[in-house]
Amino acid sequence: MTAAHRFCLRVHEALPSTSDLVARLAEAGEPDGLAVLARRQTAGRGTQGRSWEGPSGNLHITMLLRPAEPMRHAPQWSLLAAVALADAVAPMLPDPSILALKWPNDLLLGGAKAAGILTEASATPEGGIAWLSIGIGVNLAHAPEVPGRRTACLADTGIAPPAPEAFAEALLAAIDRRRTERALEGFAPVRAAWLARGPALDTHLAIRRQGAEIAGRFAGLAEDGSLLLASGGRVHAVASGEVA
Ligand SMILES: Nc1ncnc2c1ncn2[C@@H]1O[C@H](COP(=O)(O)OP(=O)(O)OP(=O)(O)O)[C@@H](O)[C@H]1O
Ligand SMILES: O=C(O)CCCC[C@@H]1SC[C@@H]2NC(=O)N[C@@H]21
Repeated sequence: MTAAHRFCLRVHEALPSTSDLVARLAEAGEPDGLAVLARRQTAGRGTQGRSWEGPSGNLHITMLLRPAEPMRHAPQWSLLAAVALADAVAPMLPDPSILALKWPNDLLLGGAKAAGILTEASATPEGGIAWLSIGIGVNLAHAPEVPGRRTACLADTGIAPPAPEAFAEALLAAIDRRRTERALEGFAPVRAAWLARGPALDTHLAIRRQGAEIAGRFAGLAEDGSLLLASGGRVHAVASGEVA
């Protein structure tokens, strides 16, 4: 059975980057609810200007959203996408306990990176969100080799990997459910679901941010989704950056 969602899915055989196409369409006025999937990406982009390998058999999808909210809420949407991704992946795994989330929005299987999320946004002159794009790459069939990094894919867990379009349907339905939940109950349920799959409290973490590194012990997520890091007798809220 196909789970229901309100996205309009467009499928391309190959694209340089689904996020590049969505950004162009967003600037041209495309409404909320578009999802672009490419079976193969030839110039996929990761966070921090990195590249993202996009072989056929993996999922490459970007959603366009236009929430009427201030720009400071954009990080909540990244965490919402990570939680929805975990909602979609966990039921497929023989052992869902190998799934973990790395702040802000990587998905790990057995500690190795299996999916990444690239959130991009454009602001209105008043500081609102004009558009928000959520690009998600999931290693379904293949775990590309990345020097110095451990990568994983769903097929590594012993399951027949889902076809990208079938997985996209489950993912879009999960995003829709989390979006509705947030509209009704606020950000708290997403925050709780992220914490349930995130690092254990007190884990030592180092966060890289604008070339500098802040280290401390994981103290949870703030109400807005910022990472809380305890060090030197104080708790610091880190709004952006990445875990080293
Ligand atoms: N399909 C893919 N699956 C997993 N990782 C990928 C994939 N394609 C590219 N990568 C690479 O994975 C790396 C990102 O992984 P991660 O965020 O865990 O690294 P990092 O620890 O932040 O990076 P760094 O190497 O700078 O320390 C990038 O180097 C990215 O290019
Ligand atoms: O660095 C990361 O962890 C984020 C990776 C995001 C990859 C996805 S694949 C679909 C979309 N299009 C892109 O060019 N990037 C994102």
